[in-house]
Amino acid sequence: MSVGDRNGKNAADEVGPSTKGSDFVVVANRLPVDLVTAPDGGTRWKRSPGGLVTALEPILRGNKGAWVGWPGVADADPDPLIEDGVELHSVPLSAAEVEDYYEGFSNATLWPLYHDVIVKPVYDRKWWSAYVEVNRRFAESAAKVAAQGATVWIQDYQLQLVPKMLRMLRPDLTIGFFLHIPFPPIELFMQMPWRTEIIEGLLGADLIGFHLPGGAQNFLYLARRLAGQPTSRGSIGVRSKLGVVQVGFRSVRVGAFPISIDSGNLDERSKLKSIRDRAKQIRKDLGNPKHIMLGVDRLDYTKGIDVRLNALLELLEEKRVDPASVAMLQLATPSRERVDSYVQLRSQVERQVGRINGEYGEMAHPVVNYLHRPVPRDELIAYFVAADVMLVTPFRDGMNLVAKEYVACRSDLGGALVLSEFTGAAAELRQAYLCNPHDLEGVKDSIVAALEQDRDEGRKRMRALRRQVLTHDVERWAKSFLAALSGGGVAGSALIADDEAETS
Ligand SMILES: O=P(O)(O)OC[C@H]1O[C@H](O[C@H]2O[C@H](CO)[C@@H](O)[C@H](O)[C@H]2O)[C@H](O)[C@@H](O)[C@@H]1O
Ligand SMILES: Nc1ccn([C@@H]2O[C@H](COP(=O)(O)OP(=O)(O)O)[C@@H](O)[C@H]2O)c(=O)n1
Repeated sequence: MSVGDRNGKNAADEVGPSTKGSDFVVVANRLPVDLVTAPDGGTRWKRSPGGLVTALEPILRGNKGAWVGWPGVADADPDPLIEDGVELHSVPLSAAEVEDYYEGFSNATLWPLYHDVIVKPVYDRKWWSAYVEVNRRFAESAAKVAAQGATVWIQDYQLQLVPKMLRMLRPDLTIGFFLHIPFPPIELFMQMPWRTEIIEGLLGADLIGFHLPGGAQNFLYLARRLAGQPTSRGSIGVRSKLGVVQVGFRSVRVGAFPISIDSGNLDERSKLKSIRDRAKQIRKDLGNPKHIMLGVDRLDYTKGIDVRLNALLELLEEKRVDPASVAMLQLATPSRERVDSYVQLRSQVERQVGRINGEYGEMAHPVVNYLHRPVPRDELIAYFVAADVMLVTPFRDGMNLVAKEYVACRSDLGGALVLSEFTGAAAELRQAYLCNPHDLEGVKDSIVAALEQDRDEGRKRMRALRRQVLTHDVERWAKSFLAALSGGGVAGSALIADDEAETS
């Protein structure tokens, strides 16, 4: 999706959206582009942050469908517009809704609850009401945009009530839902005061997708226990064996579809001379250190940025790492900046960076180079190409596309990936230097192992990682989900009800 400097209203005037409706509709909290206000007061569109947009962008481009989402700022209601053949339909949110539905229920209740309660979720009844109301608005908008018998693919935790609401408005539609973040352990999900409403909301879909079989399995259990529906027995496979929940006459299928990236495209771009030259320049600008370490994240407490900085500090203190031989680059895209826990995290990370540089940096050569701003795509690829060690240390992450992007950019078979076991990506990237982010000594050992890896060992690992990432790209993810949604896939075995399940 191109993200030029075009003004939203002008772009909308170029071509009107189709009147008969779209056959393929994505519904996500955000549009793939955010409306931003330029210093001259005009507006322009800018690519939205995060992995969801990275993943869906190539699919929508290929399908010429429609995308329903929030334009990213309060009270903005731009006309529909067409970008790269994709119709973009805005769902406006008022300032109060941004506070209660997006910052509140989505990102201070659901986000921490689904990420292992790393910070304490807030259960606020006003936020829940806003969540219900905004989900209803998304459902109504999707119902208007979708053609008769269309396929509608709803994305993520912000919109878990939309499947049921949309089915009530438009029973003719085929409805898929995909959760991009982890689905939590049963004991944690049970904290949610509106747990039954959420499970029932999701059960409005024909297919519910998760990254990992574990999340799908948790959901099946809760569908039995909270919604009282019989479900299939037996394990769920990766793209291979679906579970079933029987909701009246409807069979709702449940499966695991690990998301990925446009790996071929990244592989190609990373080989461009301009990118290679830029990577060399980055190394030079950093003072030609022996090792460049890289972190690339939204500034989010789930990502474990603090863990890797703590690990680095201790390694420097223990003289296991020489400050003259390493440079760390930490990109931290601003995210959810008005939510308390994000405000606190920013202070904490910036304190840690200051401490490391204060104690171990030299004039004009800090140990940690920290950028709190988005970075252009090609610049990011050059960082991946330049980095000797990529640090991905989340406490919990649905997938983590950054880990896959790094691997896709290393056609030279150089570099090493330090990867938290608590990311979805770790289930596939087994040849990374896996670590437990709660075990600081373990993280330190993994970093040292990656820094000191033997060249041949590194090439062997990177070759295996690349085989996985290049053969399992985002197109495969989308195709496998959409094939299952349109009726493919292997169903689980006999259905069981809750009381049987407890004893089986
Ligand atoms: O829209 P924001 O509040 O700015 O947040 C950005 C996105 O973050 C999350 O991304 C997740 O999706 C990735 C792709 O599946 C996955 O790799 C990652 O582990 C998840 O954290 C969120 O799920 C999106 O809805 C947000 O748009
Ligand atoms: N400074 C940054 C950080 C991340 N990103 C991109 O944002 C996406 C992050 O996806 P992810 O799955 O790792 O994590 P979330 O931010 O979606 O939780 C990746 O495609 C990154 O390349 C970026 O473009 N610039």
